[in-house]
Amino acid sequence: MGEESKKWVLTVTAQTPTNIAVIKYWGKRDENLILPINDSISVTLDPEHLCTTTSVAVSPSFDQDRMWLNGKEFSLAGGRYQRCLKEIRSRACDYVDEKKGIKITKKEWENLHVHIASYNNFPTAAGLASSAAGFACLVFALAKLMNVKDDLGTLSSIARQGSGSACRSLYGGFAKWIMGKNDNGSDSIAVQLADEKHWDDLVIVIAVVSSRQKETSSTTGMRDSVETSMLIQHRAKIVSEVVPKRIVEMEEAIKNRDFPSFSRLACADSNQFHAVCLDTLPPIFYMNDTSHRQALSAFSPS
Ligand SMILES: Nc1ncnc2c1ncn2[C@@H]1O[C@H](COP(=O)(O)OP(=O)(O)OP(=O)(O)O)[C@@H](O)[C@H]1O
Ligand SMILES: C[C@@](O)(CCOP(=O)(O)OP(=O)(O)O)CC(=O)O
Repeated sequence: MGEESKKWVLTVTAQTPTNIAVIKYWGKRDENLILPINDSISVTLDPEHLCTTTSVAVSPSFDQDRMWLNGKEFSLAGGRYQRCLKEIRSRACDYVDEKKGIKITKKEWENLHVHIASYNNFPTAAGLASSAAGFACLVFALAKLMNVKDDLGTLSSIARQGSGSACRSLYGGFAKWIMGKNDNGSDSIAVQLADEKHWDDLVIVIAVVSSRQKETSSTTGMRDSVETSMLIQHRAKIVSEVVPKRIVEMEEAIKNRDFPSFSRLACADSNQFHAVCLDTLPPIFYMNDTSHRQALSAFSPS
């Protein structure tokens, strides 16, 4: 390849908000494909608040895939990043920019390397779903760069393989991650329940009570819960009807903008998630004294 042809760089930037689960995902039935043991529902925040901004660039002069997270080089060696890159590359389509004289065939994408720079405007790995915004943004930006034509459902199943909760962040408004039944994960995708305009007087307040990195990551925590908690079995089992029933009720509450039912279900589900964490060996404590006080005051307004 001549030096001239090595000079071009193509860049795409995307911004993706984080999402807060109101019916929680906690527990996997397949760790590699990231397949959950129950459906979940979330609200996606407005992009101007908690969000990730990711730029992805491709150039023939790049000799390896590299990533920078919040300004520091970050290894892409982990299986989750490799799976997302592989899935997107396998769906890349021919790209032509006549003006710049750039032509990339489907086959050529396989041998081109990418550079990724990502920033979270909120604490990373602190319990505010940075992995959700991060992987959703990465997958969306890579798909745009590589001219992937698949729909958002397919992109959600790729983002899911980066971090489960990420599949829901590809949609604004309210999203549901359908757990699916297939062993290969093909039916484990997210769908939009209602768009961001549907309930525009619903205000979400995020109070950051600690920016410290969590002591137990979600991945490790939910693995321990699946292995040791009896309560998680009760929560997720179809026969127990705890989560399956709440999913139906929550969809109804969102559809009808029924705040009393919405808040009752979200609080009950969050409390049960924290109860599962306590029921795990070793126990996991995601709430601190401040968050306990906040939770109590929500139930006793002065
Ligand atoms: N912008 C980003 N781009 C790509 N990956 C990211 C980004 N931000 C975070 N991550 C990945 O997500 C990991 C943090 O995920 P983790 O689930 O532990 O925390 P969290 O998502 O912030 O909290 P929680 O899942 O409890 O809401 C980081 O270590 C990194 O691997
Ligand atoms: C409590 C949660 O926020 C857990 C999120 O877990 P992750 O999606 O971060 O876990 P991995 O799939 O292992 O990456 C609940 C939720 O978002 O539904």
